[in-house]
Amino acid sequence: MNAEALIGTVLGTCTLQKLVGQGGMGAVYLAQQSRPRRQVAVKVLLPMTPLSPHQLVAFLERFRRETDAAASLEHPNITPVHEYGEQDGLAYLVMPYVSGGTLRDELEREGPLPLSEVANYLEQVAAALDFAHEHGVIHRDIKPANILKTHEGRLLLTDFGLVKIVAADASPQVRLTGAGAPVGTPDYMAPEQVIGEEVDTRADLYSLGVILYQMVTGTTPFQGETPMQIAAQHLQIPPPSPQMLRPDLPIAAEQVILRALAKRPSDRYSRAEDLSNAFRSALLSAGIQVEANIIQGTAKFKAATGRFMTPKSLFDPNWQTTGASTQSAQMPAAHLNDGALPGMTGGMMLGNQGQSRKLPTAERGSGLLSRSTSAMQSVTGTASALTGSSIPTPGSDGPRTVGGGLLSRTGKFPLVGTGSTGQMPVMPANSTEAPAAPDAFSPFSTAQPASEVGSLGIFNTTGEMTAQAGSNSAKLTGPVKVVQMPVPGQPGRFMTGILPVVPQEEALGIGEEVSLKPEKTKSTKKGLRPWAVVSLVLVVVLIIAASGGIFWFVRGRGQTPTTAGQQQQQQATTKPAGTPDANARATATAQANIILSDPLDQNMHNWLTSPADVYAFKNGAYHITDRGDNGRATVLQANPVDGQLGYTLTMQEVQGKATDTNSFGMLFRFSQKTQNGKTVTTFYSFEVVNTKGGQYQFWLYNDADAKAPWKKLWSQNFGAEFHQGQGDKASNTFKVLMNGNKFTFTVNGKELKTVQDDALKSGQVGMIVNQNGTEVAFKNLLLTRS
Ligand SMILES: Nc1ncnc2c1ncn2[C@@H]1O[C@H](COP(=O)(O)OP(=O)(O)OP(=O)(O)O)[C@@H](O)[C@H]1O
Repeated sequence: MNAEALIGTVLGTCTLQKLVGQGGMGAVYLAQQSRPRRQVAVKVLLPMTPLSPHQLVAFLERFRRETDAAASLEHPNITPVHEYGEQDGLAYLVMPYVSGGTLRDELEREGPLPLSEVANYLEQVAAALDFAHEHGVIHRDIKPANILKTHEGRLLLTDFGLVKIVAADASPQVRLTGAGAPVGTPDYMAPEQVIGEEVDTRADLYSLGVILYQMVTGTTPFQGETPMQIAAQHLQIPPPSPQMLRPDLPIAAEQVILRALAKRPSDRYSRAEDLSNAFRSALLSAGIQVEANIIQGTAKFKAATGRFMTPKSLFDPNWQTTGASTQSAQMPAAHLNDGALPGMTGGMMLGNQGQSRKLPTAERGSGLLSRSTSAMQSVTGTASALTGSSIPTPGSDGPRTVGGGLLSRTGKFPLVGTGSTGQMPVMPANSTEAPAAPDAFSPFSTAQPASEVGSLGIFNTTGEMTAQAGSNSAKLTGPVKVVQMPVPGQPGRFMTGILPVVPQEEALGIGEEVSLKPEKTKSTKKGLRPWAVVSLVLVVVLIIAASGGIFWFVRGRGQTPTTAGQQQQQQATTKPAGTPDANARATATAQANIILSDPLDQNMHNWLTSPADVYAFKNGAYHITDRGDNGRATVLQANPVDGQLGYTLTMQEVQGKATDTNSFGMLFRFSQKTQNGKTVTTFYSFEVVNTKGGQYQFWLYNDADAKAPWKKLWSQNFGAEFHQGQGDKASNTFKVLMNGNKFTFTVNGKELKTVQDDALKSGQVGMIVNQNGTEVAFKNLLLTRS
């Protein structure tokens, strides 16, 4: 339907005057109502798909039923429905015209909001939701675009039940990818909605959790190029730590957000008020001022207001005689606010490094972060700008002068680039298939102890994967992995999920055996030691990671239950030590301090993938191959982690000559600063020279000293703990525990040495490979608190 064409149309008592906006479910018009005379907003609903006469009847029946329920909701934070009706097959609703825009507009404009404001908004929307739920109405499409804002700052939840009316005939797949704008943006969709399961109030609470996440961080938790990519992440991947994106967010508040975003509905808050109260308490206990009048705003509204309006149906036999009472009870938008809310104070920008630098256009990623809001873009631009300003990019000449960039120990500059290709980990970019679950593996029905699923791992299966139109179930019509993963905050409990197999991986050779032939040649040539370092970009993603049969899972730091409910839940799952649950719980506890886990089997963290013959995900690992003795390196695109940090990484040389320049290892405390107009790059590296009788080496790099940027801090010959050479048996897991100025090095579980150095206090982690032709497979990157 051409929405503009309806201008001038008279629907009931309203003449459509101007198109205000159009979404996936309909168009909104500014309209003049004749009885009572006033300006209103009229929403004309549009079914997702063309309807047969029979479907039209069902659609209108749904419309009456759902709108009747929604219109009966009278709450200060719910947009009233003045009237609704149907005419010439068009179903429409009449609402107050609210001129303050939507929360989406505000978030786009402001980015992250002040925390006290977040608490205030959360409380208002929570009050509306609980009220609706208590009256048996589920919203199903909670998102900032459906939260109107009055000029005085009052939030009004709108569009109750519309998704059910408009998209009932459409499968989740059609809803997300069908003709026209998608209905039910996946950004805010609960996992159970993603796969088309029947939803209850807890789906709304999840969506509220996503809004909370966005108000706090400026971005929704999951980004992707297609709706399916985002949907799949809701299903599978824990949200990135909000605290990493918003450093002033108290950990307890992060815990609240993460609980709201639990994949399994039973792990979420059961009432929105519990969520808003927990969030407010977390702020207050961290000393963050949440003004009483703000917090009490909704209660004040509640007390001060009676019936806002009397929603009447055109099908209501009393309609014609109740116009006067309806009119008197209707409240124009401007009256919907009692002025209790303060004005906006503006957004908070994240990321403080290099904000003034500009990211070269060619390096700006368009994938993972392309949907980001301002805060994210700010950080992305900032981080990549560092590279753009000081480090050469692949295929470019790059800086060639001392002080302008990174200098190898042999005087050569490395080839570097940014990891801004934006590849998505879960679904192919052009996928239109819905993530789906086989009947036997409902993603939310399983709570098995580890022993019952054997080792945690991936169960490959094949089949068909598609969503079934008009049904709540889905069938597999493509290859998927059925995965078991621990439930955050629920030690010993696991859920089953579906992870589509990524065709791109197949193209890259998934399942192929890595040829790991021991290299016998030994060269004594003193070689080049070039280095490379990439940008730092803010994307810390807490991921469920699967590799080598081990599942890592990531949670916010500190797993202390933050609410009585959580404590009870934990107590409820407590079993005597030695039981499978206890063992699983012990494992979970050990992992509780995980800050970030990346199995490096897929590009979850926007790692560099260009040039493809240098940086590539294949065979379940991230491969870096040095070409032309340039040395290659990359750093994790994440905020530096302050305080004690354990960095663990598994490395396996795939090919390379056994010379003393054949080295690879870990970078840490990498940073760049501008000093006297020059960019100074600093970092530590812990490397191995992978030769027979080779060495571990610990280096400090600081190119402020142009003549001697490299300083060796420690070296030690391999012991029996090191698996020298190449191949499956030459896989080594290194750990560096950074505690202030102390660095403790552990290889394959054997602690080697603690070395002290005061030079660098913080920075990024990464990995490096040196020597032409050396290819190293990196796996299982893990950042922990200890
Ligand atoms: N009662 C209202 N008063 C004033 N403007 C409104 C009102 N309701 C909606 N709008 C405006 O109309 C725009 C379109 O709303 P609509 O609900 O059709 O789409 P949406 O919410 O953006 O997307 P979707 O349909 O997918 O939910 C909104 O973004 C909002 O700016």
